[in-house]
Amino acid sequence: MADRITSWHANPSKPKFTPPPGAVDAHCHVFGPMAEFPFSPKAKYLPEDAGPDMLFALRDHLGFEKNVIVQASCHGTDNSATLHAIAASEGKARGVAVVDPAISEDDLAALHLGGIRGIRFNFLKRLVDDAPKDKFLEVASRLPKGWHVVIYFEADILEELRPFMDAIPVPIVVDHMGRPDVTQGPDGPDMKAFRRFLDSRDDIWFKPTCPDRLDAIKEGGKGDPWDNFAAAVAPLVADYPARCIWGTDWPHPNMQDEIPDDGHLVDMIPRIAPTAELQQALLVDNPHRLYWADLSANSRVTAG
Ligand SMILES: O=C(O)/C=C(\CC(=O)C(=O)O)C(=O)O
Repeated sequence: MADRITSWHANPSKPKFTPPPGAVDAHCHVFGPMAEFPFSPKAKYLPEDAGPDMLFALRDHLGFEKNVIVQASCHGTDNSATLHAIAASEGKARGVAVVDPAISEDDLAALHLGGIRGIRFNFLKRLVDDAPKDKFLEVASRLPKGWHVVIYFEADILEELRPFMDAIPVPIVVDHMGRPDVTQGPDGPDMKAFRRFLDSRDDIWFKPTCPDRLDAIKEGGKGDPWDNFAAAVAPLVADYPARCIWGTDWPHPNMQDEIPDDGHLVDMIPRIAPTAELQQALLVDNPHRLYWADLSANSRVTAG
């Protein structure tokens, strides 16, 4: 395995935008620390340590109150580092796990107790060796009450994944909107296909996140301040305000060649969610519905 990589900004700026009280950074990760939580032998990248202390310091610096920690592929299906970070957060973090689809009911219940509220299916070939759809559907059918599935895919396989995603029996949250080509603009084929998908069910959510990835110079985009991203994504947030959640994506796995300034990422929020109502939905109400719902109530998690 190659040298360990650093993909995050050493000194992120203070954002100009102030998130509302209760704001959640609903897409971020932890790496290790490796001495305590070794990376998977199948990991496709080997990062430097980016543990909970660093994540919570960034949370405070950016003006957020809570985190949703998504298990990164470099930790495989061993969720110990994510669970450790959630436990260290004193109730201010919940998580999304990656599991072996053969996981037992008892182990799923233990993840629930540890603050996990969903599982992630990753379809990016550069990150995982295989993504068995039949096994994913089987485990999705026996998740604890109130859980959802997070799916990470690229726009070119959206149609191919439709029969699989249509069969998922719980709410779906799509990472980074399924990585549309934002240089096509708000009415380009990728955004149109994604809107058709959103319109097919009322319980599909999305993350209007990662301008740094989707509008990267190395991908043919404009780079910071990511104007293509703002233009393509703002109409989507305006049209589906009850179905989106936002996150930094810190520590930005694999972005070492174009490391984003987290303060600038936060300053994208008012460009894609320009009103106080949209910001409240995106940053507070929506992530709380998904991750801090009262599951004792007789409720199913649906987008409004
Ligand atoms: O975390 C992200 O949002 C994106 C990633 C990394 C990742 O998903 C993982 O390692 O599991 C990527 O595109 O390299």
